[in-house]
Amino acid sequence: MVAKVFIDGEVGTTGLQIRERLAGRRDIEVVSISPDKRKDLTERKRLLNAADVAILCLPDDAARESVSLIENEATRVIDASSAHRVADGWAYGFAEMDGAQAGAIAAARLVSNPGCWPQGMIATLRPLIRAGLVPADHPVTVNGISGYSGGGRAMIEDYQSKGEAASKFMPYSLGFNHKHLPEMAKYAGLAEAPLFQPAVGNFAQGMVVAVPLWLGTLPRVPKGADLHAAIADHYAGIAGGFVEVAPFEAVEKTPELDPERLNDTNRMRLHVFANDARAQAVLVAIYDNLGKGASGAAVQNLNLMLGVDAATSLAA
Ligand SMILES: NC(=O)C1=CN([C@@H]2O[C@H](COP(=O)(O)OP(=O)(O)OC[C@H]3O[C@@H](n4cnc5c(N)ncnc54)[C@H](OP(=O)(O)O)[C@@H]3O)[C@@H](O)[C@H]2O)C=CC1
Ligand SMILES: CC(=O)N[C@@H](CCC(=O)OP(=O)(O)O)C(=O)O
Repeated sequence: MVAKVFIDGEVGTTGLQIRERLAGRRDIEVVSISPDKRKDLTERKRLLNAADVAILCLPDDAARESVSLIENEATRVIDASSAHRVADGWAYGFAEMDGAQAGAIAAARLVSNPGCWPQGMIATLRPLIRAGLVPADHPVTVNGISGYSGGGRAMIEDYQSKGEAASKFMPYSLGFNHKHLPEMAKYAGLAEAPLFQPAVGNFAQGMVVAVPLWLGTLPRVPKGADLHAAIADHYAGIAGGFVEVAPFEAVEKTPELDPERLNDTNRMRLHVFANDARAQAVLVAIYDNLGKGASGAAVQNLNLMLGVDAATSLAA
């Protein structure tokens, strides 16, 4: 069977990349909206209801509107926006977060694609909380840097118009109320939202997310190797996943942590750095905000929902 896929918001940053990733797929027909009608409610409603899977690559309000337009109960939805990330009735589209999550996504009608920042934080911290190494009420800090495509078309145009004059490193969300906080707390398994302080850099795509930990404030004061073992064990148990764990090396020498390293892939690479004598560690995730952080994850989830085998989904 050829699945009909409609990407609402197909000319935006995320939508375009999904289209590119689906090009050449013979099991999928991407149904396009005519450019002059891409914000026309009647036409969007028609295409949403005619789709086997609708992928929403829209601002939050427009994504909510799309969902309200769907009357066909056979239409399944992947929402790339942050409108439904912690909503009841939606499966969270981070397939590697638990052994059962890929199955939950495969069976779901409504899937919320994860936020780009939350995925790296959840990927590193959740296994430690589940293993009891970090308590759920631990005060957590998250920081990192993202390419400017994370801000969508408007931020891309802004950075590209400034060129070399654009800020190389611009901290933001300094009111500490980023829209990702509820999602981070819920899926990492934290009782309270973390202190999240991101930055954007003058490069198009790719990101590094870091979670520093004072090991002396944790129960039983774990060693860096204990943190690494818990994270590595978790991902070793996830078949067909796209999250990999770098070997643990408690060394002074810093490896190359280039945010652009995994661009144009759906991979995420996790590192644990530690100095046991100082009882300090940092968990790091590297991935493409438009890959595993958005479009790659959306295609991975689409493959799961369509029951496409792991070999094909590896091309996500
Ligand atoms: N960029 C990223 O790294 C990530 C993005 N996301 C999320 O994915 C969603 C899309 O983001 P992104 O692709 O970056 O954003 P863009 O701004 O690049 O694209 C959004 C697209 O939606 C269109 N649009 C806006 N309103 C409507 C409407 N009412 N009906 C139809 N189309 C509409 C826009 O058109 P126009 O420009 O003409 O208004 C634009 O083409 C957002 O919710 C974002 O938060 C999630 C993870 C990462
Ligand atoms: C660099 C930048 O501005 N990034 C965006 C997040 C990217 C994104 O679109 O977030 P979602 O995954 O939740 O949709 C931000 O911090 O708001």
